[in-house]
Amino acid sequence: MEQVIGVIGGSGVYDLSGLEGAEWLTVETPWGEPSDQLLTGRLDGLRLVFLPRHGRGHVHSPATVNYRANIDALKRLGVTDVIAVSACGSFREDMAPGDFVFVDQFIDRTTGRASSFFGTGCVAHVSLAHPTCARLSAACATAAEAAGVRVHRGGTYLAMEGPQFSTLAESRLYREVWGCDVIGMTNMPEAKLAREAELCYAPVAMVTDYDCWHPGHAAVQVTDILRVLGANADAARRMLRGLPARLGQRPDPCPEGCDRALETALITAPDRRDAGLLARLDAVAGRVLR
Ligand SMILES: CSC[C@H]1O[C@H](OP(=O)(O)O)[C@H](O)[C@@H]1O
Ligand SMILES: Nc1ncnc2[nH]cnc12
Repeated sequence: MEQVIGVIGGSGVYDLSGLEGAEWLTVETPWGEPSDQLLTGRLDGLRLVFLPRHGRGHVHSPATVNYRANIDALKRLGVTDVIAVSACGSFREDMAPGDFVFVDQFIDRTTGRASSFFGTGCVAHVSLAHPTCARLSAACATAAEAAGVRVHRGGTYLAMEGPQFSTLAESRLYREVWGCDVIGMTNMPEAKLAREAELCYAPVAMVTDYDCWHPGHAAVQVTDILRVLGANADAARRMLRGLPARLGQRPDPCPEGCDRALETALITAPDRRDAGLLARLDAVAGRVLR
């Protein structure tokens, strides 16, 4: 299968210049509208599909991003590997603004977001023990280092509901009791849905602030984040430009098992499956349902 890289751009990353044959495409999905059109093109021969998570102009809030439509649209365009670029707050002194954290674990504190493609009429339980793709993440981390970024391989991302930032008590709980490393508002349910769609998923958490726990820094505000975001976005673009050389041939199947996640997950008896839901699942799960 041809390797196709999907890049989800977070806050501050709304476009990707330098793609050969660049074209913005409108993609319809059975889950509603994705955040925006998707930009397709090639980077040194590698096929790439870019989607700004909040839409161009940042119109969707973390709770109203249509994560299911976004993942479905990427899958529909043939994406095999998703790189999720996000701004985040840091709970660690040594994970400083400008650093990239290659997150490998999550604690999900989001509420009320549609977090599964499955449900009544077709039930599936995928494993999330290792919610990211170590192979894809390592390639991104190496490309980021080569781009001059300070990199942390591994880290736990607390996904909060937002849109308000955390209270001091929450920030201390996540940092001191739960041992989280970074915080953001969007990687869940995105990571869960990517796993259900059998996509490799590598989060790139770009630190913009110390949230509100750090005695030496004022509590985070959007204006502070925006000040750091520009440089982080430039570094993310440099990382992506170096990626084709570092990815090599995609092993088929992925040694991490991401592209076979549904093979052990379906539980609804074939004769009890709902035809309407099966039709909606065609792009993300057709491989195992057809
Ligand atoms: C702009 S401050 C808060 C906002 O930034 C992060 O977005 P993303 O993860 O898409 O880069 C954070 O999760 C919040 O949505
Ligand atoms: N401190 C923070 N909390 C939640 N989301 C963020 N995105 C960037 N910084 C953040």
